[in-house]
Amino acid sequence: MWGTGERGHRSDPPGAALAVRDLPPDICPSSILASSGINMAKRVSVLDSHGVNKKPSPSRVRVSVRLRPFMEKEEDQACVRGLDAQSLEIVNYRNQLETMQYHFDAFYGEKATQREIYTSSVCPILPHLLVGQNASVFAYGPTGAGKTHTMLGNPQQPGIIPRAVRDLLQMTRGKNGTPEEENWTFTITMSYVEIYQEKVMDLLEPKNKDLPIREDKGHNILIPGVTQKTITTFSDFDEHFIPASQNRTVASTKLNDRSSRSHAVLLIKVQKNQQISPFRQLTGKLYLIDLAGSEDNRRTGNQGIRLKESGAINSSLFTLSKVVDALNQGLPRIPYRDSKLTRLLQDSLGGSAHSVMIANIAPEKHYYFDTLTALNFAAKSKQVINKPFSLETTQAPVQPTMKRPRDDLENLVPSQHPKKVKSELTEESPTLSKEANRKKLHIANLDPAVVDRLLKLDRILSEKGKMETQLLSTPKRERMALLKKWEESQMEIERLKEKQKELEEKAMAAEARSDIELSDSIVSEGTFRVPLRTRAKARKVLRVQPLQGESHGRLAAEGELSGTALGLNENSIDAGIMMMEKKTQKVHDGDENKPSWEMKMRTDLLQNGREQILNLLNTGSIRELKSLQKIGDKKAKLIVGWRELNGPFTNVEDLASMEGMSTKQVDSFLKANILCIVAS
Ligand SMILES: Nc1ncnc2c1ncn2[C@@H]1O[C@H](COP(=O)(O)OP(=O)(O)OP(=O)(O)O)[C@@H](O)[C@H]1O
Repeated sequence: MWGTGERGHRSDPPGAALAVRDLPPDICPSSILASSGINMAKRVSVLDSHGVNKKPSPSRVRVSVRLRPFMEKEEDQACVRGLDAQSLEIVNYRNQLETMQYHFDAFYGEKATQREIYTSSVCPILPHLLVGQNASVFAYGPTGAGKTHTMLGNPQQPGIIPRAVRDLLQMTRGKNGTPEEENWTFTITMSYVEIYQEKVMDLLEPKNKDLPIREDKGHNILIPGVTQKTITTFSDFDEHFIPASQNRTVASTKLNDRSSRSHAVLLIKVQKNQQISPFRQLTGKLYLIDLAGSEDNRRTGNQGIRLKESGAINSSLFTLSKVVDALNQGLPRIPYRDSKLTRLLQDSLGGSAHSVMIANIAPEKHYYFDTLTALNFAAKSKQVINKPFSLETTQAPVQPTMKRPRDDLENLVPSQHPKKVKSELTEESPTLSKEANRKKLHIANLDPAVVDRLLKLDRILSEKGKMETQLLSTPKRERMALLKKWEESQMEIERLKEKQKELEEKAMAAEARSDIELSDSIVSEGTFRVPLRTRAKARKVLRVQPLQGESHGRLAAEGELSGTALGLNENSIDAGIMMMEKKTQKVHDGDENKPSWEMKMRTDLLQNGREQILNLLNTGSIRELKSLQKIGDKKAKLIVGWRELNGPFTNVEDLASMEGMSTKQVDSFLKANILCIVAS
């Protein structure tokens, strides 16, 4: 056994205050550290310790080991010591003349500072979040070895969590100003859960107990119903995180005064939205995980509830080790689902994340076997290969969308499924003119607003019974015919625009004339009353709305496709204007919050539709829910999960409190379904 370096000290309870604001910013290296190293322990003679093989491997779990300072008096009884910045050795308990050497991506000795660990092991993975990739950092090790200290720290020595959050906030703030990020905005949200006795508890909202863990089609792991808080400053984070940390289950054991009795998982989501077409959206998730410590209950003296907790902790850590083994052996079945912890870590281990594991170990002799187990586990984890990818979707633009039933506009957007869109939309048609083919070839690059219009047209045609099939899933000939019609309607829109311009000019001329008359009347009557009233009247005629948007969509939806067929002339445009004015009037009567499409509907139809939808939401099976517009397998499952957790929906708008459903999406869901009910 060896002597130690400096003596450690017990510090303030973690989470008391994070005080990271006052620190100088950390310097994040620009790229991930060079990869290296063999994975398993190498048995060497104490007299003959050599270097180790180096083999580069791009996306594996990066493993660092941190040795905490001595906390107890037996300073001369250390069983482990560092060799260099990446290696350490531990006494071989079978033969005191031998040591076992381990090599990792980084080794931090007793004197290593929180800052050092953060800047070299964690900072390099943060930039991946800004390009829609996932990352995770987890602290592993026996109880009392310093996991919470590493992840959370204390006000004097803040750990990885406060430093990473502060830097992410700073990185996204800085980015908005740079020319290449000019048209992007960033949103950062946080969720914080603990896994206590195989139950996922929401630390931000303790009444959310035993939340489900789900996987979406893209293999992203989600916790439906978990609280998400948007944070824009570090104070926002503090405000949510500190009380939530106090909700975490800790208890005093023989080995640690404040032992974590659960795995704590902080999720920071970085969402990057493009403000201009094609409205790309990138989402990167950062998991910061403080695992509960493995416990040898002969030493902890745990009994009763502590023993039960310890059983759950050890069993989930055992599953974690089975998962790592299965990944390393390339087994077809990886037992992620055998524990909540591994299920949650699924996209961090062997999944899509850039992962960093910090194995915390203690130097004291009586930790020997715990240390050995932790080192062997850490060495195994180093062989796990992750496959990082960017999660990118495209948002529909601000206009309300009318999607084709059972289809998702996202699936039509080139950036997400370029191959699919290409094969669907770019075939040459011998039956169309070169010009039409040229236009058609460009559909893959169309603005989502145009795709939206195509879908509207699609719906109008199918509603009118002019065709059986629909635009974006039809055989080639029908598609060509539809595209031709679409082009014709585009030309008609152009003609109508011209007409509109003419009308505006006429109206302006009329207003100019009336202005002259008005000034005459001011002079003659000596009062402003009459002229003001007259002016208001003249303005009314001037409120001509762009035909391409609201009025055209509405008039077309009322049954006519082309401009000629619409029979639009000056009078009908005037009639349209009058109708719009009526509508404006209605808005002023107190319906400001209603979306415009609702105001166009009869109240009884609307009410009836809402009731039907609500009923299905509250009683429908997954299959029945999937019959709703815009509800696929994933959303149907989320709805069932939400129901189980929160009871029945009180109104359709409650859907917005589900993971992945914005108010805008709920509105569009409601609209699609009500229109469908009305049409049926
Ligand atoms: N590097 C360090 N420097 C100074 N003190 C440390 C260090 N690492 C840990 N400690 C102290 O050791 C004690 C135990 O650490 P900590 O609570 O972080 O362990 P843990 O691994 O999280 O334990 P558990 O699994 O039981 O929760 C704490 O008082 C902590 O402040």
